Amino acid sequence: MKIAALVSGGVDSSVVVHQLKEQGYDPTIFYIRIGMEDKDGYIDCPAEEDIEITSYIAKKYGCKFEIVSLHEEYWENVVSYTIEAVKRGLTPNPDMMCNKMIKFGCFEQNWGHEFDKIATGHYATTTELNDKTWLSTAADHVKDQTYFLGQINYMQVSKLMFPIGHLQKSEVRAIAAQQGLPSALRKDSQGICFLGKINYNDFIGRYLGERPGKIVELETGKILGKHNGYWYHTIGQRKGLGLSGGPWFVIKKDIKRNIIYVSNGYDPDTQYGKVVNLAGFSFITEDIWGDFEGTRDITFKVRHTPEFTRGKIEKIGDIYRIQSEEKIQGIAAGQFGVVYDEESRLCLGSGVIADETAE
Ligand SMILES: Nc1ncnc2c1ncn2[C@@H]1O[C@H](COP(=O)(O)OP(=O)(O)OP(=O)(O)O)[C@@H](O)[C@H]1O
Repeated sequence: MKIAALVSGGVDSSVVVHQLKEQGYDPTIFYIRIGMEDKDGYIDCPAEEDIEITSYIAKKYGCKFEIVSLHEEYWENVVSYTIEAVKRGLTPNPDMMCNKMIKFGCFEQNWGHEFDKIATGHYATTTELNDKTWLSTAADHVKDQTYFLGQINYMQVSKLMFPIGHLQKSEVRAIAAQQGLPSALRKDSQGICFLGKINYNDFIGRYLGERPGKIVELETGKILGKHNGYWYHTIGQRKGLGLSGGPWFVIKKDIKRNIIYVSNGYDPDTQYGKVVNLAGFSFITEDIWGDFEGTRDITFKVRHTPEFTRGKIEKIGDIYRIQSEEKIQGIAAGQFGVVYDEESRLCLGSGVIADETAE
């Protein structure tokens, strides 16, 4: 079997190579350049150290190694999506878009199609059920990364391999240490790769500039201060509002009037909700419900968290509506809602949290 292993130089994907070799495979290693260092030299993804480590891993295990570039594709698919979403007042998820469009999209079209499988260091597993492949959760429920994979399609999931998905993170680190891999002690990456070392606000500022507006207390309508543009603020955000007498939380944004609404207190009720409307829902493997009346029991996530929340899902026209059992904090339009079966074992699919304020 021909396997392409996507290796970033981090501990997880380094151990992927070890695991594959142990299983008797001879993967070709690919490092993808996806930072933005060629755009005016502004956004700098720290690629060189990663490449050095990946190259060391390739040598150690005697694997073919290719460095490929998807800079432009990354810009067109992920960065522009991020800027567009933020401009519309939404909360984007660049990492999910990167998996769907870059790692398993453009990579497949350019190089992956020559291989039988693509292996990554994601904490996830696949399950064969009813002659089909299903994305399923990792043995390490805290590290589980299926949330970030919730947008992939059937073609993609049936080609993927997650050689460390059945291990705990501590076991992965132990293997790396035992094998003397240089990545053993590296810190986990923090996502949003293209930002590299630059500050998120600088990045947004560069593309969207400033548009000063009011910060208003939701409950009283009192003007509390000024912000530099609604795109600098996200629902659920607590830090960086520059208001005294806090904590303050961003609860709502009025894009048309450029107003940020905030609530005060350590745990204001206004930051919670129980209903999540998902638009453009797509199933990864298959639509297991079809058109249905009433509700189905599920678990779900509205962001990458260790916990799965229980809820019921119903279909209302094109919208899938989740009624959560527990109140959930910071339901932000634009983020993805990822839906799992009742046991939080199979990842079924995802949709975008709808903007309730849009007309
Ligand atoms: N630049 C890259 N080139 C090739 N593959 C990559 C790259 N970045 C990430 N990947 C792949 O995607 C997986 C998940 O990426 P993520 O950014 O979540 O890294 P991570 O969880 O810190 O894993 P790692 O420790 O391998 O970096 C990685 O394990 C690797 O297989």
